[in-house]
Amino acid sequence: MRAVETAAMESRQVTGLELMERAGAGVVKAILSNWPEYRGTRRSGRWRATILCGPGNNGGDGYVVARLLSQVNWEVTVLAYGDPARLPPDARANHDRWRKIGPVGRLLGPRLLQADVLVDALFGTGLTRPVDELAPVFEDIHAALQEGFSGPNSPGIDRLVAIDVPSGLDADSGRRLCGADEQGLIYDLTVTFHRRKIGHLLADGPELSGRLHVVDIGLEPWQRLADDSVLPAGPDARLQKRGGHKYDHGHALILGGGAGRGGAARLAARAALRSGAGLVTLGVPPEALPENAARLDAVMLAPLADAQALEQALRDSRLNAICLGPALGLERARELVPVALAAGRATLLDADALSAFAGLPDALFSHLHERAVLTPHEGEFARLFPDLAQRLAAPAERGPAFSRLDAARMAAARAGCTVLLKGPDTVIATPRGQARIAAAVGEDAAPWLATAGSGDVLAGIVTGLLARSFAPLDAAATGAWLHAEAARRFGPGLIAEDLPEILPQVFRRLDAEASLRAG
Ligand SMILES: NC(=O)C1=CN([C@@H]2O[C@H](COP(=O)(O)OP(=O)(O)OC[C@H]3O[C@@H](n4cnc5c(N)ncnc54)[C@H](O)[C@@H]3O)[C@@H](O)[C@H]2O)[C@@H](O)CC1
Ligand SMILES: [K+]
Repeated sequence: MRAVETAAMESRQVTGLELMERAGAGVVKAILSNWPEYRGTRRSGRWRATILCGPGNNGGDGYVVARLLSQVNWEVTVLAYGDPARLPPDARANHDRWRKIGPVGRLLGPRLLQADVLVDALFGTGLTRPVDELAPVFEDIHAALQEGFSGPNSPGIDRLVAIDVPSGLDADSGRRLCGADEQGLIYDLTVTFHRRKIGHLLADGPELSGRLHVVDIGLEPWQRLADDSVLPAGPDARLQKRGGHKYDHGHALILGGGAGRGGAARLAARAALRSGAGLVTLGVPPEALPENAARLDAVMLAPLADAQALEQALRDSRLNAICLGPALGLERARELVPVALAAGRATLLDADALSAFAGLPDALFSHLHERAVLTPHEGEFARLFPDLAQRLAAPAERGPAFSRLDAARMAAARAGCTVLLKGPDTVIATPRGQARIAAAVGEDAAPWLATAGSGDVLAGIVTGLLARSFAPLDAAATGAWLHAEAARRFGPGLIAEDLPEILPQVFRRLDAEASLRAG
């Protein structure tokens, strides 16, 4: 974002002051469109806003909001944190324009928070360290929100709006900076500019920010000059099938474990098939054949006793994607993973295939290659990358704080393959530092995904896409999106078995949207 702004300003086609004006206007528009009642007149008195303005350009946006709200007849109170004389130039200019309209009070010291809307313009992307001094302010905001605001003579606040990010949240990691004082506060609305920041999607960001509104401030022409290596995961046009033989869509091999514990691998296999792999074979120890034969139709079944049998099976070069992990068993995983990786095919490792190497990650890393994908949840991640997990768990003391994205990138570099770190804020990274965020948060939340077997289905979907020749990063990112989209489509009551069965609906909708676009 900063690189995009700099590129825009260096082009001299737009000034920082213009961007700030668009940002402030966007905030006002978002407030008025979110709560249409503010467009009409108040039953008693005028609508009232209190704007808390900080020492940088976030504060500058706040002064613009103050001016624009007062122009539509709001009663506006401005409270500043820091010395306005030391504001950066654009923010200073907007402070000075506001001063011709109204006074600027001091935020520290006695204050009465009394407003329909409180706008937090204290800190945005520039926050680098906690602001302990502001603790009592956030306590007051919390109390005032509990109170609500019922009219000119009552104290309290009705709604809390953040400009760009809730102050105290690190925009790069989504983590509250240690000692950040807004604990317990949840914003009603956060208005950000150009694109969502990483901090809106990861860790504490989604919950704290509340509803997120993105305002276009005209930076798109300069976007390509920015670091574009982090993209949101989403649908991919290649998900649609356009003819071809079943072998043109790949053959996935899912390896399962012993008798009586086959459910996870069967879920993965069905998900791989539903994701469009041409063929899927489940390879299980001979003693598990009867159980699986009774439960499978379109998924093929093969006896696969040991490393030798796997080596033999992989002589068939049409088997182009392998999935190991779901209910594989730790012993079997330790035996089969090196053989599978030695074949050099697209290979996904999940669950037991990761836990089998707890405490001896190098034994795994030495076999990994660029066509492999690891899909750990946080526990599995900690078993393979204990130091990175510790850094994630440590309190965030400074911004930019160590984020899930940093952790995934470092893990991918160390492992030499794509790493997908699961969670509501799934992140995916490659050894070269490319990254995707598949955040099922805020309006895209999929809370019913927190159910047994849902990770096995994800492993199957990604394996299916690998079989369809998606590159590891694309398979992981598109797979994570498909998985969450299926859950959103199904809604409440979802269990893992439902996920593969709802995929056809997701594909049908993508087809329909593509036809619409094609006219
Ligand atoms: N740069 C641009 O072109 C635009 C910036 N905009 C706004 O500008 C914001 C970023 O502005 P700034 O970079 O000035 O940063 P902020 O306004 O977020 O922070 C202000 C300054 O406070 C200092 N600071 C950091 N932590 C502190 C602490 N704990 N205690 C005291 N001071 C601390 C930093 O040095 C920083 O420069 C964005 O979030 C956005 O709201 C918008 O106006 C859109 C355009
Ligand atoms: K803010």
